[in-house]
Amino acid sequence: MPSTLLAKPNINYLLSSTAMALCSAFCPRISANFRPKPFSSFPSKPLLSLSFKVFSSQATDASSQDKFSGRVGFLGLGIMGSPMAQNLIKAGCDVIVWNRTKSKCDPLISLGAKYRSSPEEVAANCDVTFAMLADPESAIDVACGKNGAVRGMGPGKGYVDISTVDVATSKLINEHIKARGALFLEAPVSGSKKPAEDGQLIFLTAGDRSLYELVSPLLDILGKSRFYLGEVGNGAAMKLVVNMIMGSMMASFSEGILLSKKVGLDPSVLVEVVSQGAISAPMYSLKGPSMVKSQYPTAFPLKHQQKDLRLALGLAESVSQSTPIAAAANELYKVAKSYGLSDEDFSAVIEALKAKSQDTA
Ligand SMILES: NC(=O)C1=CN([C@@H]2O[C@H](COP(=O)(O)OP(=O)(O)OC[C@H]3O[C@@H](n4cnc5c(N)ncnc54)[C@H](OP(=O)(O)O)[C@@H]3O)[C@@H](O)[C@H]2O)C=CC1
Ligand SMILES: O=CC(=O)O
Repeated sequence: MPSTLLAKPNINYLLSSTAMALCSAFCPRISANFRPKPFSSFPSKPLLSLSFKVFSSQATDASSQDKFSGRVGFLGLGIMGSPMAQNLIKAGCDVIVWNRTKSKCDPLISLGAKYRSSPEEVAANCDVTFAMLADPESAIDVACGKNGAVRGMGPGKGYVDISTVDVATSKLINEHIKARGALFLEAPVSGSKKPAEDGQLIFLTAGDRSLYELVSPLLDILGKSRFYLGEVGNGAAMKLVVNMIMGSMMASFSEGILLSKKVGLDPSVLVEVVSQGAISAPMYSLKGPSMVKSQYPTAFPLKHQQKDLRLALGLAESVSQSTPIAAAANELYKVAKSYGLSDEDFSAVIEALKAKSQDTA
């Protein structure tokens, strides 16, 4: 670990008094009325852990927590948003949810969340509102559209957009939030469904530093590390670069699996060999065995990976950076989408290559 990174021990205790102290740190103003919950209702993260949370050099511990009441809004309850909202509720936060498809709110309401019927109403009733939406269009619509969150914002409130969007979208939402006198933080995440469930996401934040510090205790419930990257747009750009690499890696891995099989090798052995060498990656070890069996249980939908490649190519274009590998990968994901694989996991991109081989056989 570079010396500029601070390692923060994740030390918790099973005693309810300490659990209460932890919750009061995360959700300050609700602590006055907070009664310790049974241990089983706290997050599934181990309470006494040998692991360390890593914070970037730019990070500071929350210094102005008492400015917010701890009422948290959550907009967008898809694959990622649902477990994230759930973890906030389980940590004792007072959460208000909204989702376009209302039925996805029901499990969270059962856990204690309140429901409001529009993003505007959520924002109006919360101090901090998180948004986890599919793409730039939905992020703009939910924030700036009719009954959008912006209309419920005002001085003393904060909006944290966790969706993966492009720089222009993030800046646009920032402008609308700022026009209401509120604070804005972009905070896209690296990490998929399981890290979201386990509170092990990596936050790539940028925007209002004071909001970053204020919501850091909440980010620490949801994630294992957080980076503060400066001005709005830097978080979006970092996320797109990371996902551009990821999309190309998956396309290349798919080619390797298929080539190994065609030359008579066992692709399962290839996955094992890769896992032991310098090119090993958790993604390959996690997805490889099911890809070999042509199974693609959705954690990160293929349509979102293609969206991220498209946006990353736009980012590269904006600075005249050549990205031929990512451009080729993007074409492959587009083919996969045309085969109806949009809602499968992005590892299903291998199916596009299988089909291409048949075309040329
Ligand atoms: N899944 C993953 O592994 C990761 C995803 N991400 C990013 O996080 C974001 C969310 O991903 P994920 O949860 O997987 O996606 P999902 O497709 O599961 O969820 C998308 C969410 O956006 C909502 N939505 C879509 N279109 C609209 C619209 N027009 N108006 C209002 N709401 C809308 C959906 O509502 P409804 O339920 O009504 O459809 C749903 O709540 C994306 O930007 C993705 O790229 C980032 C890291 C990992
Ligand atoms: O955006 C997807 C991820 O796994 O990170």
